[in-house]
Amino acid sequence: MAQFDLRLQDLHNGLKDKQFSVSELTEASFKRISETDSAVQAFLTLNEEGARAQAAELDKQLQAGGERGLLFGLPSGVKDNIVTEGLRTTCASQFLRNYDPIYDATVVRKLKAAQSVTIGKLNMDEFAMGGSNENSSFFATRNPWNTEYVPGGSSGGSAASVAAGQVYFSLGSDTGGSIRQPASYCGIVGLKPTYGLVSRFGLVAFASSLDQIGPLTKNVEDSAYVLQAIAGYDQMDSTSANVEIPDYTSALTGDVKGLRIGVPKEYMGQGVDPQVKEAVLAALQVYESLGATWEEVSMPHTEYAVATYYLLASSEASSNLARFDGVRYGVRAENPDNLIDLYRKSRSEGFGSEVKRRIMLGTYALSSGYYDAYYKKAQQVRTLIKRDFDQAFEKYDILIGPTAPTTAFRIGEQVGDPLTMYLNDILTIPVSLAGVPAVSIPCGLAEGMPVGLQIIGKPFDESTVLRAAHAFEQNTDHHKARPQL
Ligand SMILES: NC(=O)C[C@H](N)C(=O)O
Repeated sequence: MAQFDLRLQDLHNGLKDKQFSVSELTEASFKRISETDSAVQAFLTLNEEGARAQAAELDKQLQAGGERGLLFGLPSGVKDNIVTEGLRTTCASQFLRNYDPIYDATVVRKLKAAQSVTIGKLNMDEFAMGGSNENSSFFATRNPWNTEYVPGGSSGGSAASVAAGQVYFSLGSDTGGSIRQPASYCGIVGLKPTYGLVSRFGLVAFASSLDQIGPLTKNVEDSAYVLQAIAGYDQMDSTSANVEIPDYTSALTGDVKGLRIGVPKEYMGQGVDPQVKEAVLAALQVYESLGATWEEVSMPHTEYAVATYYLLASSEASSNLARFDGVRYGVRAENPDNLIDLYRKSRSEGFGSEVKRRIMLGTYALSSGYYDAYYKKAQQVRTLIKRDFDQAFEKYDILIGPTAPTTAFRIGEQVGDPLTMYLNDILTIPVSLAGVPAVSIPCGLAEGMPVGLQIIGKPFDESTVLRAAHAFEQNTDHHKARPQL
């Protein structure tokens, strides 16, 4: 997909100079999807009619020579837990297989305002619960680098579609790693913004104290542009932060001289694949050669993060998913004996096994006899984990480590073993619990599969995270590697 390999500015110039039209870009996206999606299976729903109408409208504006939005004409995909007016939104669940929302999420409104063309809705693990896309109740998305491998999750469709050149960029959501881990597995850039920077209004809630929407792109500059378009205060989201939004692209100076980098030793320890570690150490050398300094730091509560996350996220999920009762949304079970039976049957039929597992775990953790021992304790440990970050950021500007302990694994390899699957997020979950921003960028290949470098920043300091990521990209070629499809 040659055009989608262009830089955003070049695409904009190409449109302005009439080298191609928005409709042509849109058709190129659908063509690429028709060529590759039988192998990749990233899309759940295509917005063919809507996208073509949107493109025609934008072409008219182009002819008229009016102002162009930040993402003018760029084909994008949206994770299927972000609601789109009139466009099916299933969360990859049987429960919502016939759900057509009556409004757009704030981020979707913002994409439209920035004049991106919505190509379709992307596959994911059901209700964002999972790290491989195998928990989608429809089909498993495949990794474009090797279709025998998982793309990661839960935003696996979002990552795979960008890596496969089907769309120019996509949106995903990240609760415990769901943007960063699939970005790492698919060799692209995935940014989880600070909790509260991007509105969650219209994101189907999984764990409300953790969920954040962010961009998946092929390079850091695009990530900055998309973040610019979607960040900002929204009165429709009570957790939205009312902070000034900086100009993210102007932060991309290429200069990291004097930048102080902490490398959590717990992120480079047991269980981290030696080839992944090697790629991260090589990246640190690049930073050193650019005038940054790095040293080891200890984040002593890292080992409790996965347990803490599965108590808190599951507790919040058990509460959030109570709304799926067979009455208000989606599918309703047939021939119930009474109201309770309607709830029971609808939920039994509508949810997949991972979702049920988490609802049961969360409901247990919240039950009165166990609340103090589990939920409350987990909240206290969350504070300790957050404190690890606060302390590290007194001394360092950013933290760097791997995004995931390994590269992508084979489809089927871990489905039967939820605990192993949960451990894939061991390096992304602490960041989510602390609510700070982090990006995953490509930093090499191990046996032909991409390795992700995680760069973690201070709250609302996306600019430094992006600056550091961009500087690495400017001095290496890893982001230019493309899968053969
Ligand atoms: N949703 C996420 O951010 C990913 C994580 N693997 C989970 O299943 O909870």
